[in-house]
Amino acid sequence: MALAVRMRVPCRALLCAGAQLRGAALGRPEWAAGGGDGARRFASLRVLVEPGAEGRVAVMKLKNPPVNSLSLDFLTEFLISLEKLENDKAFRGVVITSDCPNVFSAGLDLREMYGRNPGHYAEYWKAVQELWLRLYLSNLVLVAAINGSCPAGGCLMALTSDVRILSDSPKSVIGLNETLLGIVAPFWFKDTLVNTIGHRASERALQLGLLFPPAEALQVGLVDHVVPEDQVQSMALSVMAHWLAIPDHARQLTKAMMRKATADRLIKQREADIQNFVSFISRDSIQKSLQIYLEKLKQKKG
Ligand SMILES: CCCCC/C=C\C/C=C\CCC/C=C/C(=O)SCCNC(=O)CCNC(=O)[C@H](O)C(C)(C)COP(=O)(O)OP(=O)(O)OC[C@H]1O[C@@H](n2cnc3c(N)ncnc32)[C@H](O)[C@@H]1OP(=O)(O)O
Repeated sequence: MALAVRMRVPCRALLCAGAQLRGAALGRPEWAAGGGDGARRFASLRVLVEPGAEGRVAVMKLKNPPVNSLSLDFLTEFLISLEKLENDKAFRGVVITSDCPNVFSAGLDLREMYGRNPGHYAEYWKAVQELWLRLYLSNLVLVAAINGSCPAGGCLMALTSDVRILSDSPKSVIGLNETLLGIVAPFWFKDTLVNTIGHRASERALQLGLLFPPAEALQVGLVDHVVPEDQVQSMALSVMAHWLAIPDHARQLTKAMMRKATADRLIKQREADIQNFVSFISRDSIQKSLQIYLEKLKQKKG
């Protein structure tokens, strides 16, 4: 039954090609024997996968220090790990969290979008699209345990999950802040936000590039729970148990029904979306904005 409802994104070639091309360099994740309850774990360089509760849940820990920026290599590694979990019938749910202190993910890696050539921008954007499609259409129950700052692409990742738990900390801000960088969230980022918090709240959040602190994120519906920092993972596992009480086939069909139209909008125009990104990001004015933003990040330290 699970096979019958498994959603397929018609773009597996990218992941496979990416895996083949990059696998050796990245240290391909390998399954290894785990706990006696049939749970398994595997390790890759920057995505730690550990068994969670009852061996049916995996915990994916993002470990790309210092801030889990989504570089091309990191994205590829994440996608390989996710594919393994999707294909392993032992797992029904995944908690996604961060192994970097105070940061869930700093979003897309600005160094992949600044000072590179059009071919690189196209390759990078394809991987970003793939990440979104894979997560958004995942058959697994996905719970984001957001234990730190979660801007832009980090927020997009969290938004693809079925449930979001945010740590109650001043550092844990979340939102699509692209306009603050002088760039624009693409339509599928926007659609994902609208599907979560509604049109008017999204319009305001996107135009102002709002990064919501925990109480406001909860109020607007961007996250489902705010808990003390040390309870984020336990809360995620407890919420997961609730979702796993629902028969997979019914939940998966319902998820597909809710999300397919949004995903199809991108699937139908992936190539045009890539060209749009390449021409936008290559503009001198946009490159200048990114340069200024990167300098500000550096100055903040000094
Ligand atoms: C109608 C027309 C439509 C056209 C649309 C078409 C196409 C769309 C075009 C573009 C869409 C792009 C979408 C982009 C999405 C993104 O995700 S952009 C990234 C946004 N991210 C951020 O704004 C976060 C920036 N980072 C921070 O705010 C902080 O780093 C922090 C996450 C709060 C953590 O703070 P802290 O712990 O203090 O760490 P530092 O700031 O000191 O940072 C440590 C080092 O990490 C570097 N860094 C930080 N973020 C990034 C990043 N996103 N990418 C790469 N590098 C990053 C930072 O510079 C430090 O580096 P050094 O140690 O100084 O070398």
